[in-house]
Amino acid sequence: MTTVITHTGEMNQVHQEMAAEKTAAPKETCGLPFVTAPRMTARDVSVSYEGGAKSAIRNINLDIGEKQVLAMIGPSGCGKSTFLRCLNRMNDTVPGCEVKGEILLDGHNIYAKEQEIVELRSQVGMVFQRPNPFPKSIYDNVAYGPRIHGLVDGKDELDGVIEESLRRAGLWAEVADRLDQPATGLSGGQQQRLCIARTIAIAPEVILMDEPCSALDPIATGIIEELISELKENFSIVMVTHSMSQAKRVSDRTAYFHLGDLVEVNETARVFEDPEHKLTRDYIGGRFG
Ligand SMILES: Nc1ncnc2c1ncn2[C@@H]1O[C@H](COP(=O)(O)OP(=O)(O)OP(=O)(O)O)[C@@H](O)[C@H]1O
Repeated sequence: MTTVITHTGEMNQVHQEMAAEKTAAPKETCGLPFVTAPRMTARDVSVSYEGGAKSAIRNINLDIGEKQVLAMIGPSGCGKSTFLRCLNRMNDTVPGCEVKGEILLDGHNIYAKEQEIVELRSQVGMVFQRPNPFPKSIYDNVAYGPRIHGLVDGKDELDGVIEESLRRAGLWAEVADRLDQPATGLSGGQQQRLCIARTIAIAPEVILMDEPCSALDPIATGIIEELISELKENFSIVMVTHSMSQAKRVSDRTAYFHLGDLVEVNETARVFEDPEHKLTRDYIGGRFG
């Protein structure tokens, strides 16, 4: 009797281990995590919260290509936003958050002691999930960055930067005659484009976007997606999205995260049409998430 129970227990364990092996994240990320001439590189990046008690992402190795859109997808809580926030040191402000590993921007370590945070944020801009315009005029929202970073010399130059930024964000025609009006009077989609204009006004190299369309209706979403495709002509973009169709439409590369591991990254078409890892296949096939 005892033998049978033990044997059954052993068989169960073997089956569990086999099942775990099939679904476990690979020791190395599948696909092509590295690109030639990357703008940013992440090597062995691990992040924990609560003073190390809670691991959020483990040993992430990933390149951000120049003038490309990288989409990060995966089930809720898998660490997409945590990784995104590492790229401009937003996690520095979270008490008990520890970031390990190395992240380089144009070959410079952004976690080096001498790195100025204000300078980094001007090189790596961020657009948040919910449009967050300042309670100021449309003009002053866009003028804020160039003013504090001392990027412009005089009113004429500032006016030029503001018009150019609003044009590139596809908003100029809608707001040109009311630049002195409060930004909070704009629609949600317009506010998000204003936040994008505010970000590009400081001429960053990389733009991080954390689910930039999740608070928008389908029409505003379409406008922002078109804008992202245009912006990549000048910027590198890293975007977290819960929408696989959005990742397919706008990104060049897609990274799939699962429970803190970067399981697979590759050209977007490859990830969606012929993923290497079972976890990626299951997620894009809608089997979990
Ligand atoms: N400030 C924090 N303190 C403690 N734990 C955190 C904190 N922020 C995130 N976490 C945890 O880290 C893990 C990764 O979270 P993260 O927000 O990066 O995931 P995500 O993939 O972006 O999720 P979602 O798609 O739901 O936004 C989760 O377990 C989350 O609970």
